[in-house]
Amino acid sequence: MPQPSFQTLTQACSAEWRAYCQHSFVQQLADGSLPKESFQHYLKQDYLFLIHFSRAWALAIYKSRSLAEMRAALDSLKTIMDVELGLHVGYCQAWGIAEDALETLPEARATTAYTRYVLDTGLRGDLLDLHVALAPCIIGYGVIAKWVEAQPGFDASSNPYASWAAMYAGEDYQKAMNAELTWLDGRLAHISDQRLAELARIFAEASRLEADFWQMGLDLAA
Ligand SMILES: Cc1ncc(C[n+]2csc(CCO)c2C)c(N)n1
Repeated sequence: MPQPSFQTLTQACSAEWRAYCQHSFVQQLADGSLPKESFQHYLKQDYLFLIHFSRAWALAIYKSRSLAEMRAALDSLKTIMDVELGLHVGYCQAWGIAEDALETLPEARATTAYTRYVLDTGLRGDLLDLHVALAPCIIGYGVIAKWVEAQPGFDASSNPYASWAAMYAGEDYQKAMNAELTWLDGRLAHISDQRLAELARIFAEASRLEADFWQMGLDLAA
């Protein structure tokens, strides 16, 4: 058998991975038919998601076994808190969502489920468990944005969600995603079959919870 890699995880969980990456939210986003209210609901919950995502990177510092790993996790934490959260607030404003509405937002169940699953997986496991729980988020969005832009029904000049896809399909994000892929491939290369099975379960569960996050947007679910 070849060495396990990130691709081994997507192959082991191909149904969950595809259900997430090609969810009807994503398909409607690609052809521009996604209701604006669904996208706004998603954006609001994504603000809460990003806060817990920051906590997950803080946990990654704690779970690190070397200074180099601690510094890498700190860099990710600082990027999310100092850059991405601010950009998200600005993006929400452009979609008519005021900052004070974000601060008093009730957390939807799908947001709670996904973010706490990631944090619990990191708490009970090691740094690799935590990264695998975060992989559908970090790698999935890069894959999804490229998929969206490649759809025959996608028209960047008229699609209201084109800027969302451009952000994750752009060079900066694709570079960050590839760095995470390289990190994961390095860690996965030498693990046992039993460890691979454990990690595949985590990857499948996190992908399923990401798909539920899209569904929450479509359903405007609380
Ligand atoms: C539900 C949900 N899942 C994934 C992302 C994507 N994402 C969140 S933070 C970040 C940067 C990684 O360093 C990326 C790609 C999202 N926004 N919302």
